[in-house]
Amino acid sequence: MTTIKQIRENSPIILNISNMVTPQHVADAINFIGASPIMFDDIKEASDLVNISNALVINMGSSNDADVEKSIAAGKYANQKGIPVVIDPVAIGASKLRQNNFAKVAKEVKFDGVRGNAGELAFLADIEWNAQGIDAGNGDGDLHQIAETVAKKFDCITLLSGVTDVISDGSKNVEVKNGHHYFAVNVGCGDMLDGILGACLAVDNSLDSAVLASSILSIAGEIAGGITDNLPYSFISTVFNTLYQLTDEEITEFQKLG
Ligand SMILES: Nc1ncnc2c1ncn2[C@@H]1O[C@H](COP(=O)(O)OP(=O)(O)O)[C@@H](O)[C@H]1O
Ligand SMILES: Cc1ncsc1CCOP(=O)(O)O
Ligand SMILES: [Mg+2]
Repeated sequence: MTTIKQIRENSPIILNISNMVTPQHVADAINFIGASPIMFDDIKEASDLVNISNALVINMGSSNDADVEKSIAAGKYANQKGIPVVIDPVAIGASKLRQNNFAKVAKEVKFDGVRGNAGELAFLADIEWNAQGIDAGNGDGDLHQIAETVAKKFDCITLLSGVTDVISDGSKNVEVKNGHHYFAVNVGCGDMLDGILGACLAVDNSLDSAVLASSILSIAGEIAGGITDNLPYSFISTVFNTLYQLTDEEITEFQKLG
């Protein structure tokens, strides 16, 4: 069983190809749980940076041609080195460009983890859903079927986030029922989860580690929600403080699996 203590002991380096909106949130989330984030812009660095890293996280939230090239270069080095690659197909249903960019990366790079909300993963699963830009939107598709289909399609672990997170390796599904409604109000929480997933898979590339990633953020939110003034901006700063202090004992105490 992977633990947050292992993350702090190993302090894995998580290499990120970020979107233009949330890199600070992502770097903080990774650092506050005890891993070590690094972001980069220039493709010429890809090989050196993969060489020092323990996982690669690709967020496609504002992806352009240069990002796609960078993602393919870093992703191929990561595959060769054998470190986990996590991808987030942010708002993939919203434009043809996002769909083409994702397809270009998926053609060249093997993913270990795909992390997205129900709208994004339903698109990849080819299941009907009304996504709402970067947000999950509404649909009546079966979340287990969506997570499972994407896991099988890319032969990877999927982490479908929402009120309940569903984690799947294509044959086994686990639900994490923790969380807080203010996650949905703050922009960047899904991206933070991408980084946390990278850190957990870096320690151990397994379904259990993805369940830990989901639990870490959802439980930090549940604890934070209990100790703030019940306003969304203070909630998110308390989430960061809680991530810094979160223990495996608290995870065991709060975790609601299904
Ligand atoms: N309404 C909600 N209630 C509880 N937890 C939520 C809710 N919405 C999102 N979360 C949590 O917020 C985090 C980010 O997920 P999500 O908002 O689905 O990602 P994204 O920002 O990519 O849409 C996850 O840990 C998820 O469990
Ligand atoms: C607003 C926005 N636009 C492009 S990426 C992005 C951030 C998405 O972050 P998250 O999906 O984690 O809320
Ligand atoms: Mg998102």
